[in-house]
Amino acid sequence: MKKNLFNEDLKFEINICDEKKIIVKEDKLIMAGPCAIESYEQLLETAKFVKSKGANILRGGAYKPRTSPNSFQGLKEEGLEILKAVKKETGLPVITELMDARELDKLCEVSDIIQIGSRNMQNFTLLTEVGKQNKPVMLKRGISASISEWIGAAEYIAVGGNQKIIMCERGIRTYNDYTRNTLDLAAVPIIQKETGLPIIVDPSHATGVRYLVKPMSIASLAAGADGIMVEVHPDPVNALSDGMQSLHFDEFEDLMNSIK
Ligand SMILES: O=C[C@H](O)[C@H](O)COP(=O)(O)O
Ligand SMILES: C=C(OP(=O)(O)O)C(=O)O
Repeated sequence: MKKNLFNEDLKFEINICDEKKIIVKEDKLIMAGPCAIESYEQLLETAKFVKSKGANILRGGAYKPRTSPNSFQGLKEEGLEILKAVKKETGLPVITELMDARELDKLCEVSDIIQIGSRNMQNFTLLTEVGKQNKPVMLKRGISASISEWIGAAEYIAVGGNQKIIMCERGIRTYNDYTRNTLDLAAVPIIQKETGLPIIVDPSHATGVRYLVKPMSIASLAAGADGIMVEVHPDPVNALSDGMQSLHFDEFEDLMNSIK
């Protein structure tokens, strides 16, 4: 018996600029792109490539939550402009992270899905604001969040009227020292059973290690995930963030071939 706000198998559409709509729950969501938007050329090259291999949503951070204030913080508004231009050029719908409610209007003009990152999973003010929008929200699991806390965060969005929520399992912190986080795959069927919400997996942040992204993507889809979010970069070694977990183009192609 569910003890939360969600009682149906939630299905909704994501508008694509110039192509067919994605029906969330029917189509597999393949979100791919760089961790951070670094330049128009970098994003366009990546977008064209991932689209040609079957990605249906482009990811890219304009506002970056970083552990250190000395790390690259994202191109911010300029990043949103680049995202808008690349979306127009490629026809791919886009997802980007909202870190501050003051950026909501600007971000909503461009982004087809609002990403709430793990660090803000329990930022209740932010959750309440996105709950007032008529736009899909992807809610990443907090770094140390229990499943109950994560569902509670989703309810904060839903009580405002927005039930277009995609959950994203991105690994949680444990004592394991071989991966950046520990991928909790049981969360996939649990979220589906308890909420009926779609759930995707981010194997890039869950592992932090490039060679683990493919096996964990396959495992996520085998566990029933509604999609994956994968970081891809034209030159991961020189990426301004998360290079170690970003796939080279040929690795993304190999991954897509293996999940077809
Ligand atoms: O995807 C992005 C995050 O901004 C990134 O993983 C943060 O990494 P950091 O905490 O090492 O800066
Ligand atoms: C910051 C990100 O991930 P997370 O919130 O899972 O750390 C991201 O996907 O850009």
